[in-house]
Amino acid sequence: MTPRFAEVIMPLPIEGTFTYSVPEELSSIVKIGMRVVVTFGTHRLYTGIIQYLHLIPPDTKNVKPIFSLLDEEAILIRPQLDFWEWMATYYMASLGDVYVAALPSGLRLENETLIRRNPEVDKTLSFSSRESRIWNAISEDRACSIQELIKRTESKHAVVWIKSLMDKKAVIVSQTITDTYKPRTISMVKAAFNKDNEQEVQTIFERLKRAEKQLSLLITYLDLSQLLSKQETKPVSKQTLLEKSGASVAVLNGLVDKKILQLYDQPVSRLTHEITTPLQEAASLNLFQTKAYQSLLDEWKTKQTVLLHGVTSSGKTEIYIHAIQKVIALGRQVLYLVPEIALTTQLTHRLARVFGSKLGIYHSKFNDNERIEVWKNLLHREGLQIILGARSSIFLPFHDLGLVIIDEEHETSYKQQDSAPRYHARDAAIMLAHLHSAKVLLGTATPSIETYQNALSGKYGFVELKQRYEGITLPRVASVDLKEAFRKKQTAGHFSDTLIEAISGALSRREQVILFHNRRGYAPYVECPQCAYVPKCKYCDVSLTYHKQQHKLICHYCGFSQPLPDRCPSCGNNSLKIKGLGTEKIEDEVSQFFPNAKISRLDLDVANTRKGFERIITAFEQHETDILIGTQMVAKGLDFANVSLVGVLNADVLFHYPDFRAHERAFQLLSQVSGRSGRKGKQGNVLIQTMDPNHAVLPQVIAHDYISMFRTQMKERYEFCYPPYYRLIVINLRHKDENTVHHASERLAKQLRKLFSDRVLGPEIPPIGRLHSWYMRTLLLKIESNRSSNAAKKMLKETIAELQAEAPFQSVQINFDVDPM
Ligand SMILES: Nc1ncnc2c1ncn2[C@@H]1O[C@H](COP(=O)(O)OP(=O)(O)OP(=O)(O)O)[C@@H](O)[C@H]1O
Ligand SMILES: [Zn+2]
Repeated sequence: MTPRFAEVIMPLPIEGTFTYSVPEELSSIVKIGMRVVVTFGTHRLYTGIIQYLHLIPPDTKNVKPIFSLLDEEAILIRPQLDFWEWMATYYMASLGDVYVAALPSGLRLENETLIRRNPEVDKTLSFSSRESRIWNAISEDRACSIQELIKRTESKHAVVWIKSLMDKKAVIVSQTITDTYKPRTISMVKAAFNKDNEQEVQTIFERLKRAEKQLSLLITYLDLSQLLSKQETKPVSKQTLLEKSGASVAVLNGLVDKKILQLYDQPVSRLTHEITTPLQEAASLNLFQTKAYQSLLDEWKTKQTVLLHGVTSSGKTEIYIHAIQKVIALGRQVLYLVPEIALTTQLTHRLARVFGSKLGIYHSKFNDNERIEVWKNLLHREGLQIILGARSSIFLPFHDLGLVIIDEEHETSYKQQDSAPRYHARDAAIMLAHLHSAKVLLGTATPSIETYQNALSGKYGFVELKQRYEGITLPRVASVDLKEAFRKKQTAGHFSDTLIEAISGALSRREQVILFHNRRGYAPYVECPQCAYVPKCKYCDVSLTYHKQQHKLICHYCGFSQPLPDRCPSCGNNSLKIKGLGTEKIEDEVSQFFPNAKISRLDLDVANTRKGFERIITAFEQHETDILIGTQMVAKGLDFANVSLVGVLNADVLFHYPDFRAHERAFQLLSQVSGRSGRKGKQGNVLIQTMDPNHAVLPQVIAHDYISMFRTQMKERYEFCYPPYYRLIVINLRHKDENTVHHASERLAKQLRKLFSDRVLGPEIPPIGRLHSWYMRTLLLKIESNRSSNAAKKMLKETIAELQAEAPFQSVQINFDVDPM
């Protein structure tokens, strides 16, 4: 079939795909999954993606043609496009939203499409004056972006004339992967003389007689390269040569100038993580692990998805490794998801030891080039078989997934919160596995309520592992009553004497300590002691957080920052008081109490780069630091051998979270952070400071009693109509004018109640009622789990379309959060 039309996905938050005609000259090469340049709206150019090709003319008369193809081959494959469609439908987002979330930005340079002169342009062509203006604006030797051309010609309609130049084949539109993607190279050294010509070699040595340093460098080179021996010549990098010879760059350049040595660039892959040691066998499993592994394989015979509920440090990772080996031996692929980038550091080492270059890493702290390299490798099946990554790796071009591992499946950071599609990577990955007929392994010590329920009901397979690997008892957990400690004056700063003593004890035995507090910055807010004024963000309804190092007040929602004012802006009082507690302040206090201890901090502020994480984690691993202070980043999955004490500074922050999951999350977080203690050698200790020692979750954490937490929670969820009994959909409305959003939300609630009656809650002003200068309202829709949510979603969309057909509400922005966390 010669396709005549293409359905194109645009990188825009608009429903559906758009039909373009396929020009004749492209019809034989165009393929599904290729990127194309198309115009949309008033002459803007975009990079679209072909979802499918067909012969059916659309209803509209003027179908626009595809301008050009950006790829010689598809960059997306069928399972991905199916996955996109599922995601858009389920999470009530547009295909364009999914497209934007899925592709590394290097592959979607909308409006940065590059134009260059065609070097083979027909010299006899004549241009109109407008075309000439564009032509002249394009640099002779360099491609330039459409934005640049619009600026240079000062013409908004530049695109039209670019198009006519394209028709005349005077310019080329390009944006292939290789255009934006630059391979990494290293500088290599080779001989510039003929090694087989003895005479020539002789002369060179003569010439260098008085250039001692150059001679010695040349000899080092000959040695490293084995050039004059009978063996095969080895490649020598510039860096190695300089290191081994101790010579300076100037000496090397001298030899290059004399045309004795020569430099050249060699492309190298960014994917090879340094594998210094030879590959090792996977660790053999102990008795309990072997049993668990066997039941895992058994469960997979009948179930797609299996929950592995194994206590902290039971060796779940080792079981994953065995499962991975089995799958890759069949030639299939594995996706290993972790909730937090911090976790990839340790895991990369553990996995690379066994899997070497079959392992690829993928997450948002990798730059675009590195991500594109992983993408291409998978697309062309160039050798990667296992991807370890954060949530965005579900979008990679897998050809044949055999297994998806979701580590710490309970983690809420699997949920994409900020922008559409608001997907849950665990749930989406289960769907992805389904499309590939792959098995799924959900691993955790503290399952989410939903997952545990699915395991109990038989929807998922279920495997338990109750012993720590070395048979060490789970840590002793105790709570410390802060209120009482303050009353009895048994505190220093934010530390109870009990915690301080425990820390000194651990340090004196040369053991390490983790201190956990779920708030970064120095102090959550500052307040005027005279008038109680609290500085707030200009754009959001939140108080600003004080960061001491930068001496600034920062909004954790939009990043707005301002210097700490000298006096109260409201009453003029000449000091503002710092209130509450953040990780930075804890670090301050700890270093006062333990001046000899080496302390480091792991939170978003210090660890916002890949190297940042690695440095801090490795230093702690190697016991270069004694005390690690951190937010929830330290709570999950990290494996340190020498930690004997975990201190929780203030558990109340977790208890008073305004959310139906607060209790579940507090249990998970406290159990997880406790699990970092006493993993090797002997039983560890955990101290949890709280103002509320009678909180119901504490006895459950202390007794490591997951089941009782699960039971109390299920009862509450049932009573108050929450998941897993009900599915939730949050409808967010926002507008720059508060009145408009208020009326729109009231109106929508009324319409929806006609359809869903009391399953609709709200409208409400969310806890942060204004964000980035937008006023917000939310509605909540609860649907019984045993009912079709598809039908409900459809009705919901129709109702909203009706609302937005009314003039005053057209500009209200509405989005959805399906299964909010
Ligand atoms: N079979 C084994 N052979 C050798 N070492 C093992 C084995 N099983 C576990 N270990 C070691 O025990 C420690 C804990 O194992 P692992 O990190 O896999 O536990 P986990 O269950 O994933 O813990 P968490 O839930 O806390 O992340 C690790 O240092 C691991 O190397
Ligand atoms: Zn803000």
